[in-house]
Amino acid sequence: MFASQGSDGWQTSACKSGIGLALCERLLLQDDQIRLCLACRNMQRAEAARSALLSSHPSADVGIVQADVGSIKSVLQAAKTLKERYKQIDYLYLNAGIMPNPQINLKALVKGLFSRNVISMFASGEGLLTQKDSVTEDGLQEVFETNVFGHFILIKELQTLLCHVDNPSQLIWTSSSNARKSAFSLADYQHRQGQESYSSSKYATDLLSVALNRQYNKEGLYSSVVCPGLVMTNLTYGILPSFFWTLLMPIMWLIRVFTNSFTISTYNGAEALLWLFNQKLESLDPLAKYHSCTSGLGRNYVKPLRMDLDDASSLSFYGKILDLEKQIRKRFVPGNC
Ligand SMILES: NC(=O)C1=CN([C@@H]2O[C@H](COP(=O)(O)OP(=O)(O)OC[C@H]3O[C@@H](n4cnc5c(N)ncnc54)[C@H](OP(=O)(O)O)[C@@H]3O)[C@@H](O)[C@H]2O)C=CC1
Ligand SMILES: CC(C)CCC[C@@H](C)[C@H]1CC[C@H]2C3=C(CC[C@]12C)[C@@]1(C)CCC(=O)[C@@H](C)[C@@H]1CC3
Repeated sequence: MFASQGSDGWQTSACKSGIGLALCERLLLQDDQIRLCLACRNMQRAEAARSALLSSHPSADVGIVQADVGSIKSVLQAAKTLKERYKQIDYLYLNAGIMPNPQINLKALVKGLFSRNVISMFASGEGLLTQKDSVTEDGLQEVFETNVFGHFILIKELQTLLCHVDNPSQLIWTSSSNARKSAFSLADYQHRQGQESYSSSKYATDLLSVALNRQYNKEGLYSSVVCPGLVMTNLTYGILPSFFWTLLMPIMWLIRVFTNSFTISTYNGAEALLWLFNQKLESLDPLAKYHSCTSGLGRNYVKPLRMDLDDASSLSFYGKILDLEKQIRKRFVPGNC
């Protein structure tokens, strides 16, 4: 999902369910004069989300655009449409993300329950999940293309709408506390080999955000990463069926007392995304991940935590992703590299 503010008003682009939709609702609750644009792969669902937002905020300006971040062709087309439609984008929320075929490692879960790291295990899901990734029509790993590279190409395509020194814009990546250095390898940054493509892609997001700040702050573009916490959405219903999560709810409320990262509802999960919208860009820490948290008593707040990365590795990854961009552009825009 994407968000921005246009020179002729606020403009946001988001998705049709989950944390993205909750963010749109919260943004409109705060200011229904904001201009939103929802970028979604499925136009029927986009229309449904737009109708839902307009039913509670009839005077809102909510646009939609077709964009599948798992397809370079679709991203290029979406960027073209957006450039025809808007003069400036102020907030771009990069929300779309997938975790295909997740499997729970029950052995690690049981072992973790009796370890000293039980709280951090629940907060990050570290070592508890594996995924089965696939290759897209573009020849890229699906999780990498959807969670990272498709967004990156969109940013590059929208550079003229995003980079304004006098009126800076913001990129907001939906990362995760599941992002893990040990799941990521520079030599295999698409994660072709392993079974933790989600962790790897979210770590790649963190690296990329740091590099984008180094690259674009002087041009008036700032990048931040958030973790919405554990939220009940289609993504988590892919891990366990919704009725199972409902049965687990009393245990989850109990765990929330200890971690504050079980935000559970999409409203709570959107806390850090909304908070970032209201901050002065220059005051943000490029090396922090902003976590949505909910206390045992249900109070929402935002906790910035330093990310487990450094400038050198973020720049090395940036170099790799620029090389990949060149290769892809050669294929999609012959004569342009
Ligand atoms: N739920 C959680 O506990 C957590 C979620 N996150 C992250 O939050 C983000 C939102 O996820 P969440 O709301 O939970 O899950 P949902 O599955 O509800 O939302 C994911 C959104 O991404 C969209 N999407 C997926 N693939 C593509 C694509 N190829 N092109 C365009 N849009 C796409 C989906 O669209 P469609 O409706 O068409 O499928 C959907 O709107 C993700 O990046 C996720 O990794 C991070 C930490 C925790
Ligand atoms: C709550 C229970 C009694 C048992 C549930 C066990 C696991 C299925 C969950 C425990 C921590 C969860 C978790 C995630 C998925 C489900 C768990 C592993 C995420 C990895 C989901 C996606 C994210 O981005 C992370 C922020 C989540 C971290 C916690």
